[in-house]
Amino acid sequence: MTDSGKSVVAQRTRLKICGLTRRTDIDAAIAAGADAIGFVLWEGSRRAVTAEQLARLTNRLPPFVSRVGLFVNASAQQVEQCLPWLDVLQFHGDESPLDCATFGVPWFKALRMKQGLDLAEQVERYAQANALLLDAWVPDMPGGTGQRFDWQRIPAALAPSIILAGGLTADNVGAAIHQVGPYAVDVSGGVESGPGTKSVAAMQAFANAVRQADATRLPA
Ligand SMILES: O=C(O)c1ccccc1NCC(=O)[C@H](O)[C@H](O)COP(=O)(O)O
Repeated sequence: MTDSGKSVVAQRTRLKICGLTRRTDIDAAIAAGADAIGFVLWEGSRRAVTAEQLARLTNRLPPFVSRVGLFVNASAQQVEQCLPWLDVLQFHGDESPLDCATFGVPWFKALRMKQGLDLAEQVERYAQANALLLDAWVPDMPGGTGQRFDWQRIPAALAPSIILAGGLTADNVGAAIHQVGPYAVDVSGGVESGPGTKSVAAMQAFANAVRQADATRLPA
């Protein structure tokens, strides 16, 4: 129950599978139950795709799956050329709230949980975001690190609105869901057989672990 006495209905945990580069992997991610699929539009990533590849990869996808474009300090032109094939924008660089909001589509900001980060200040700064993604901090790696951060650093009041990322796997995502209770979980490296190459079995195992965690967390 909230302070206002309103009951808070725990929501099922949404799932984003990120860093997709092949149509076969996309189809498998959707079949596994991904609510969102992520494409890295930053050429410094081993999972990078171009706008032209994004157009081909997202051609005639089934409905009800959000297409997320990931950017790191991209120019407005670089983002705009991808908009026809995206539903949500994810920013991993030094983008200001105005930079993020300027495109008029839903967006979320990645906050890398460096020691000493003033999380409350960042939450206030990006208050207009549709969500915040909390990720590990690794020098010179804006995302996709395969590293966890201490989930206990996430304030309980913030947890139901965040997307939890960083080093998640089928083996630890259940504990993450039970400990944090995030709105969504986001995975890239933990479901790969190689850089940018997803494992169908690993995606299925990860999605099953999310459902299993919810089954033991949510009211029947
Ligand atoms: O995945 C990347 O290579 C990447 C590169 C630059 C910016 C963001 C990137 N990924 C963002 C994501 O949303 C990842 O899914 C997230 O960082 C978690 O990655 P992982 O720890 O490998 O699960």
